[in-house]
Amino acid sequence: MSKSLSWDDLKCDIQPWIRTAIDSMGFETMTPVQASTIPLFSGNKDVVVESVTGSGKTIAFVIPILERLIKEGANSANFKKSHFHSLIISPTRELASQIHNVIEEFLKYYPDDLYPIRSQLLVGTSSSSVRDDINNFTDNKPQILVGTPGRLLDFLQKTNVKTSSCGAVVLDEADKLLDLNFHKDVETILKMLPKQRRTGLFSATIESAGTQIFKTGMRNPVKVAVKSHSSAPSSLSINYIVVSPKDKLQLLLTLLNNYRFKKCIVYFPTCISVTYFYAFINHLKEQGLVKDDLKLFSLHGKLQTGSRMKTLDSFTSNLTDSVLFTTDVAARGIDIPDVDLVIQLDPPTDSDIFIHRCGRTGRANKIGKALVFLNEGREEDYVPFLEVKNVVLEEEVVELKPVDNLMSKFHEWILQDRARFDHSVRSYVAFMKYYSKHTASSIFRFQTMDFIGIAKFYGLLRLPRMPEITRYASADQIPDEGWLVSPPVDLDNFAYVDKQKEKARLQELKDLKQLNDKKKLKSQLKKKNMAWSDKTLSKEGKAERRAAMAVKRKAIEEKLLQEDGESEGEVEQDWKDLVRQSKKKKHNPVQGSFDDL
Ligand SMILES: Nc1ncnc2c1ncn2[C@@H]1O[C@H](COP(=O)(O)OP(=O)(O)OP(=O)(O)O)[C@@H](O)[C@H]1O
Repeated sequence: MSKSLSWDDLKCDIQPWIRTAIDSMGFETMTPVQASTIPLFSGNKDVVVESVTGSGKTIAFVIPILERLIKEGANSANFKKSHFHSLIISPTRELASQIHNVIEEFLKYYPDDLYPIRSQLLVGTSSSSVRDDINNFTDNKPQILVGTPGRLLDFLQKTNVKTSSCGAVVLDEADKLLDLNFHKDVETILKMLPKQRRTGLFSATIESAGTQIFKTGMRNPVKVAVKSHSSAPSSLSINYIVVSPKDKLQLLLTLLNNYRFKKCIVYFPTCISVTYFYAFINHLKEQGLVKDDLKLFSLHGKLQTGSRMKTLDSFTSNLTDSVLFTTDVAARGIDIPDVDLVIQLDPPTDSDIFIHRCGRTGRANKIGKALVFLNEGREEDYVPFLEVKNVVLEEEVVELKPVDNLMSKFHEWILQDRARFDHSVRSYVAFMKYYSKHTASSIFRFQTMDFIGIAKFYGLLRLPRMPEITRYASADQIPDEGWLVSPPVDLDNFAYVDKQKEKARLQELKDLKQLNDKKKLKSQLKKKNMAWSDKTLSKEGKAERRAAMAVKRKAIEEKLLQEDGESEGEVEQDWKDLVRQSKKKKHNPVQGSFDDL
């Protein structure tokens, strides 16, 4: 018989005001993860909790935090000055803010006549400094701190903050917090806390944290794994659509215009691609080519915190159909109850993120649908790959309802402002970098990517001059001088709308023209990426390089002979190894020559 999920049957007592809060929020029954975790974490146990997305993990740690705080007397006037009781760490500002809001929601039901319980949000923003945080902390005396690792660390290292009374710490999205990006800060924070504290780790994909979880200082933790046969909730259906890369934009527009949804999240691979496509699709909307009542939002990690929070709030509260264009900054934890469609233009570089992205819909037993586009060719292998991870995808066939002359509309729009041309190239190059980072590299093979099809999806006018393209795309695919439009664009007369930028560009152009020295011209062209290729210069360059290599080789050979007195054959072997190694290094796809994401 299945365990009762009535709150009355919870295996521990909870404060009456917390029960009132639960009832007022309309949570009629517990979710399985709450039923299992609340008694353990409110008691004396450390917990490692894994349960599918949208299954109510937040409340499964918020209630125990509040219970412990009261039990340990942190809600009393005697609680020591400059101390706090609980710490909740989250990987993103949005998620930290969301958790803080949940705590605040509970605290609305806390009796007024008792010593107040307060929580403080600690995330990096341009509008408030760590000093401001310290002032708030000193003035308001919060017992609960919620924040992101970097800001929390800065805060906790200040002498005005005492960590020795901390009784509980939660790592939400723990596998993320223990990965390479965060683990140093997180471990430093954990080391600052008393050993006697309770620790809770929560995630839908905690297994990925592996042995890292032992570095969190837990004592005999209890593992709570609430999993069905699938790694995704049963209310969520996940489908894939096989598409040729050049048709991806048409497919996205077909879905946005014809699919029924209330709120949709579209995941793009990089920040720059969010900015770029958000601008273009808004332009199409102005032209009447995207549903009129559809409201578009954009959110990524390079925007200021204030604007990120505002966007998320507006998207959440918007009453008409809406779409959020975003990156993985909004992949984990974000809880927007009305999201009923998630679209991934490309699978994420890590399959755990796939589960988190899909999990923005189909939450708390609501029906949701997640769609992922797979480039035709070898990406279909992602389906059986995910099956091994208990994620089952069904194919969906969507008939394109093409926007007429979309490509020429795209190009016309880009040609209105050179800044858009820059964005198109940067988005494309950033995508290359992204693609080369796929952990499932046998499926997402950089070498076999459809470089031209993807360039068309990004609306490129001309292929950027990248060694990776010449190396991996077959020569007959690459159009003359890399141009994807005919006739080619006169780049010298392609202006920025921004007056300052244009002035600077014209000046640069003038300076460039004045450079008569061949060598200077050559390096300048390389840097500016002005020409697809300058065959004469490159031939000469090659000959020069070959001569220089011959001299170098001779010098190395002579040196090795002198030093070791070895036979010529062995020296030649050494030399060949050196060359092989350097070739190997050169052939690593996508090296650091790209703009950062
Ligand atoms: N007992 C409950 N009954 C009904 N709804 C609930 C209950 N507990 C939580 N919820 C709702 O379920 C939704 C998802 O909860 P929450 O964000 O905590 O999920 P999660 O497990 O942390 O998901 P993720 O892994 O994506 O972070 C929220 O909107 C929350 O209000």
